[in-house]
Amino acid sequence: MTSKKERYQQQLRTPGIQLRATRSKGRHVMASESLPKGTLVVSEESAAFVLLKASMDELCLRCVRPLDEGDSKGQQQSLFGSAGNSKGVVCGGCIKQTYYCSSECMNSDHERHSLECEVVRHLPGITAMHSTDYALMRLVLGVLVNRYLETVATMPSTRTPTEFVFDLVSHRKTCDPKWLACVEACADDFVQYLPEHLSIPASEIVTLACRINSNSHAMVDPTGNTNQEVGVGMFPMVAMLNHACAPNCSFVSTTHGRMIVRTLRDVEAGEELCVTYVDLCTPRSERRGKLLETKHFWCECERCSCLSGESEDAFLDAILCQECKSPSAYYSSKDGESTCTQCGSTITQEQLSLASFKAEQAHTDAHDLFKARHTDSALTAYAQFIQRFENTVLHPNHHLLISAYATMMNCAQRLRDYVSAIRYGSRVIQKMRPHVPSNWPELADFEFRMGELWEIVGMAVVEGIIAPSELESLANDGLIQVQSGAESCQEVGSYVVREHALRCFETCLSMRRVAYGEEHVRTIEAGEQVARLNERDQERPVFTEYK
Ligand SMILES: C[S@@+](CC[C@H](N)C(=O)[O-])C[C@H]1O[C@@H](n2cnc3c(N)ncnc32)[C@H](O)[C@@H]1O
Repeated sequence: MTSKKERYQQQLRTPGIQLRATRSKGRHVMASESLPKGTLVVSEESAAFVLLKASMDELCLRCVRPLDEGDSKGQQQSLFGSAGNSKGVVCGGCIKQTYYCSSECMNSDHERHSLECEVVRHLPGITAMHSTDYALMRLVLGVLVNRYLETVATMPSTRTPTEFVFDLVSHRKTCDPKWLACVEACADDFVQYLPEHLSIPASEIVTLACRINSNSHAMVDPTGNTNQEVGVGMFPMVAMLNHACAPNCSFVSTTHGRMIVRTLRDVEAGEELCVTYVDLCTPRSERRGKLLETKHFWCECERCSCLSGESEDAFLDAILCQECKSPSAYYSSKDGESTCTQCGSTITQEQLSLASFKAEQAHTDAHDLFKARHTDSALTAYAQFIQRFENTVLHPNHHLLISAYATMMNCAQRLRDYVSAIRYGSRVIQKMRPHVPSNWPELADFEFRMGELWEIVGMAVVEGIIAPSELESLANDGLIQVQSGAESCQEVGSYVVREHALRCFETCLSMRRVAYGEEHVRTIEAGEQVARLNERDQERPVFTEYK
C-alpha cells in the first residue's frame, strides 16, 4: 500500500519538485533542486469540471472544443430526448444544459452524464431558490459522479482521482455565514434528487462546496482567442501551490481542459513554488482583503511584508505629494496626519482619503459607461479622468491608471482608432511591468495585442489609409522614431511592421515559451506571427478584432 504522501508525490511527477507540509504554510510545493524558467511543475487533467452558463451552448462538455468544430455541426440529436440547438448535439434530458460537439463525445460521456442528468435538470431551480451559484453545485455533482465512477472503474482514467478533492482545505468554519446558510439550504434540496449510489449527507455536500469554493480554478477560452472564463474545475495538484504576491510560477489552462503550472524565472533549490490567487496590479490592502475574504488567510508574503518605500508596491495606491509632486515620494501616515517622504509637507488623513475617493468615483463613472457599451462617452470620461488625476493627484503607477489605460485601449480598438490604442496599450505595459513577474502571461497577451495593432497601423500606412504624419502622436510619446519625411508610405509602413509589430510578437513569443510552453496554442500562435512577419510579404494582416 502506498501512503497518501507517496500518492501525492506520484501525481507531481516532475523531478526536482516536492510536496511538503508545515504548520505555518500547510501543504506547499518546493523546488528540491534548481529549476530553470519554463519548467513544467504540474500538468493536470481536472478531477471534475463544469462549463459556465454562458459557455454551455458554445463548448463541448466532453472535449471542451467549440461545438461548431465537431463533426455533428448542424445536427440535432439527443440520447435523452429532443434537441434544440443548431450547433453540436444536446442532451434533451436536462434541457439545454449539456452540449457536445459530436455524437462520439456524447456517447463517450454517456455513462457519466446519465448519473447526473436528472439532478442537472432540477439544478437551475434549486440553485435559484437558494441564491446559490449554479456552477458551484454542478461541480459538487460532477465530483460525486466521478468519485462513484472511480469506485466501479474498469477503464484507467487520466483524471486526477477525486479522493484528492476530498483532502483539500474547506475553511468551512470561517466562510461567510450568509453564503454558508444559502449553501446549506441548497444542499438539503440537492440531496433529495441524488440517485442512491451518489447518496451523501447534506452536511458533506456543504463541506465539499466549501472545498470547491476555496480551491477551484477558472478555465479560460480553450481556443486561445480570448481570456474569457468558460468553466471552472478542480485541479487538486495545482491547488497544492500556495499564494505569493510576487509569484515565481503561473498557471494557465490549455485546450481540452488541462491546467498547467510553469516556473516564470529560474528558481533555486529550497525555494517555495507559488502562484497568485489575486490580481497583482491591485494595491496591497485590496489584495490582502480579497485573500482574507476568499482564501481565508492574511498574506504575509515577501511583497506584502516589504516596508513602504522599499518596493513599487507602495505606489499602487499612492497619492502624489501635493507640494513636490515627486514620483519617488509617498505620504507616510501617522496619528491622522500624512507626511511626504521627500519634502516633509503634510496633509490630513481626510484630505488624502478625499483625493482617493474622487479619483475612484471618476474612474467608476467612466467604467460604467464602458460596460454599458457607450464607447465614445467612456473614452471621453476616461480622458477627463486622466487629465484631472494623472501627474497631479495619482502616482504614475497607480492601479486606477493601469486599469484606465487598459480600458481606453479596448475603447480605441472598438472604435478602430488603432493609433490611439497603441498609445494606451504601451502605457498599460509600462505601468504594469513593475508589479508583475517577468514572463507574466497577461503581459505577454498585451504584447501580442500590441503586435496586432502595430501591424494594422503599419499596413494602413503602406496602403495610404493612414498618413505617416498621423504617427506623430506616437513619436511624441517616444514610441516610434520620427521619420525624416523623405520616406515613402511604403517604407514608413514596412518599418512600422518590421520594427514594432515584429518586436512585440517576438517579445510575446519568448514570454509565452516560458509561461505557456512550446506546445500551447498561444505560443504557437505567437510563433506563427513571428514566422509570417519574418518572411514578409505583401499580404494584408490577419487580425482578430476586439469586441
Ligand atoms: C489552494 S490551497 C493551497 C494548499 C494549502 N496550503 C493546503 O494545505 O491544502 C489555498 C489555501 O492555502 C493556504 N495558503 C495559501 N497561500 C498562503 C499564504 N501565502 N499564506 C498563508 N496561507 C496560505 C490558505 O489556507 C488557502 O486558503
